[in-house]
Amino acid sequence: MSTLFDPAPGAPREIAPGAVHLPGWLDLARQRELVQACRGFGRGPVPYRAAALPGGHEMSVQTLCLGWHWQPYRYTRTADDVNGARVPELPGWLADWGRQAVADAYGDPAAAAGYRPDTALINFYSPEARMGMHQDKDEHAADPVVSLSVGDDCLFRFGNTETRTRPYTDLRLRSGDLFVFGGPARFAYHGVPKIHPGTANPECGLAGSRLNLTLRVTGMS
Ligand SMILES: O=C(O)CCC(=O)C(=O)O
Ligand SMILES: [Fe+2]
Repeated sequence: MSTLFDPAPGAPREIAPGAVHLPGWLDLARQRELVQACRGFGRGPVPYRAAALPGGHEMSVQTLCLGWHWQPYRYTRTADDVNGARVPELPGWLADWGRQAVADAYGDPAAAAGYRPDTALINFYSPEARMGMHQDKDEHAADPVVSLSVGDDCLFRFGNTETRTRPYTDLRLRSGDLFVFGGPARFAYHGVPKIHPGTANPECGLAGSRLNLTLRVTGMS
């Protein structure tokens, strides 16, 4: 049963063709489950780290990868910019969540059945952390990206495939929200200009930060 503190999921909203926001897709129990799992992944073999950009600046988010290790701007099996260890496999339950997410976002269970994510990027945002406008384009496949958020709300900016500037849509991603972008939106620029500190329901299992996990298909073997 949903309560004031665990509201029923909101109606899906199409932000752009192929980009769908499903508010409250994860209930509080699942949010806690995800937080716990992500804490566990951080115990190794590869820890969370701020990835270094080619210019030398470090990203403000702390990132850990499953399945394939991402560093700006490529995927490898081993975390060569961290400790050289091989990253763990993507757990089957996360791939299952991904298939369900695609089914719910597009209302097309048959298409979703073929969704086989093979990597997850997990980002922890402190209150000051941000992510500049970028495309997720290091994958060699055009399957949708599935994004799950837990913890503090953020301002999420979803733009277009041509430029990192307008036109874009600003929306608030809250704890438990799902955002899926595929089809014509798959290579749209997007970013996180702001975290809203202290907005999380403590029952989500995360206080003082925001967790975002994206599932992707790398198209690599
Ligand atoms: O934190 C988010 O909501 C977006 C994360 C993202 O764009 C990425 O990891 O590539
Ligand atoms: Fe991204």
